[in-house]
Amino acid sequence: MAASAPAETGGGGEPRCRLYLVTPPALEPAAFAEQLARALDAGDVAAVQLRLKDVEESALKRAIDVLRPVAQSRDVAFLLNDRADLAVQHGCDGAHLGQTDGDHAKARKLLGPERMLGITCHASRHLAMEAGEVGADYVAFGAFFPTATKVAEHRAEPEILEWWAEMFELPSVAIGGITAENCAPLVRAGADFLAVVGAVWNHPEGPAAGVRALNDAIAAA
Ligand SMILES: Cc1ncc(COP(=O)(O)OP(=O)(O)O)c(N)n1
Ligand SMILES: Cc1ncsc1CCOP(=O)(O)O
Ligand SMILES: [Mg+2]
Repeated sequence: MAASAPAETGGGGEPRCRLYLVTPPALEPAAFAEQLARALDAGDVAAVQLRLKDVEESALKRAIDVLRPVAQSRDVAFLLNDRADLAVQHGCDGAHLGQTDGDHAKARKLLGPERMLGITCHASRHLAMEAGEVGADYVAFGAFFPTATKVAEHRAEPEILEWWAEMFELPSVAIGGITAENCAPLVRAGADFLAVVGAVWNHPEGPAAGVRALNDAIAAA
């Protein structure tokens, strides 16, 4: 996922783990665009996922059109949750699909080689290997911790990140209840990206402070 150079890197000059922001469950695009800009300007963020469930398609399209340039103008990848078709039609850098979000192979074709496909794999090695076979650009595991953002039916342990990193080159994303305080074991286990909602958007000192806290925690892990 493209983005500006992070402050801290692993031994080889490559960042060993980066932040992946997922939007809050409800937002007003114009007001949120300002919050998003402040968050992205606060530190290193590799990607933003627009995740709006249960909104009219017209509202979703408007949110894409308002928020996509905020991310892309900062060289941050902009992905759309659940909808590969709209991701293509509206110039997103990719789509994130769950296990019940349609045919992954069809989505891969639709997205083409230039756009990213991320796939939810819960806590399943089998689903992750299937995602790899279908051509996913990353596999997402979770939830690692209790989360107030989504009713998460699966619980993952850091060992799955370790196993994945040992076996495969394909990047992994960790998600679910991740905060600056609890993220270290996931970073050490080899997660390539930490996807967060609450830890940034509900940070008591605001989203910019949330990004800085996570950047610092990743660097210190
Ligand atoms: C990075 C990332 N990982 C997992 C999810 C969850 O996707 P899904 O299982 O389809 O659930 P919804 O987010 O659609 O409710 C995600 N969105 N992003
Ligand atoms: C979308 C999603 N998928 C699994 S947990 C989750 C929510 C993550 O949000 P938070 O970082 O607030 O726990
Ligand atoms: Mg989904």
